[in-house]
Amino acid sequence: MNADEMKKQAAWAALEYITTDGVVGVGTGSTVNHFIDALATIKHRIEGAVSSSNASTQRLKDYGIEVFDLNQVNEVAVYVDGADESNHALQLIKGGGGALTREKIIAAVADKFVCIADSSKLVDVLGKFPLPVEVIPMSRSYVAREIVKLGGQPVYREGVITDNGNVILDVHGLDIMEPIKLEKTLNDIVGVVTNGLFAMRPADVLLLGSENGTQTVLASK
Ligand SMILES: O=C[C@H](O)[C@H](O)[C@H](O)COP(=O)(O)O
Repeated sequence: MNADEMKKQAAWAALEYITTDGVVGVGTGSTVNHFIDALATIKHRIEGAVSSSNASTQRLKDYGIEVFDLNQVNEVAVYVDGADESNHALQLIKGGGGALTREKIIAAVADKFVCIADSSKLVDVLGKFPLPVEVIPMSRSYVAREIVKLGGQPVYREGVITDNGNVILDVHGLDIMEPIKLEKTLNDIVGVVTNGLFAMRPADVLLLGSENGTQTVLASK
């Protein structure tokens, strides 16, 4: 079974968590694309979706699923999204696809965050995957210098503009032994919009597609 088949398996398993008829939070990426395909099969019993990217919005609309502005919505019972890495506390690195800021906003609003991924994404310590940081374009060099002071090696993701009109620095080599502390430290640099560490708001459940079926992982402290 290849990674995409494992992603698909996890994505379809997430349907089980769509138990209300309200608005579903929808993330971004190749795993979420499978989830949107799955969600389309039950679209008659949900009110619609809120989306973390223009790409997901388009895919949802192509299926005829209504996409709401988050400001029009009072409650998001469940948010389903992928990840680039997860540790066993379900703290994540996200943003490989550049959608981290909107993803973090919907994750903050949602009652339950269901993360879907293939089994390669579960790691003991976060940080092999370079940490994406979304920055206001004019602050790029300043933020990069500040990140170097923290011990990271920022690499400008050339040619990428986020849905919010910003740019991304992918940070290699950071020590992520204390994810919450690092998430706050990076957010404190002027010019940073947000960073791809989801440690203050980790996932509530991780559905991992694997050779042996989908495993449900709950956070270990
Ligand atoms: O910005 C992108 C998101 O954080 C994705 O959820 C993450 O990169 C995982 O993507 P994929 O499902 O394609 O592996």
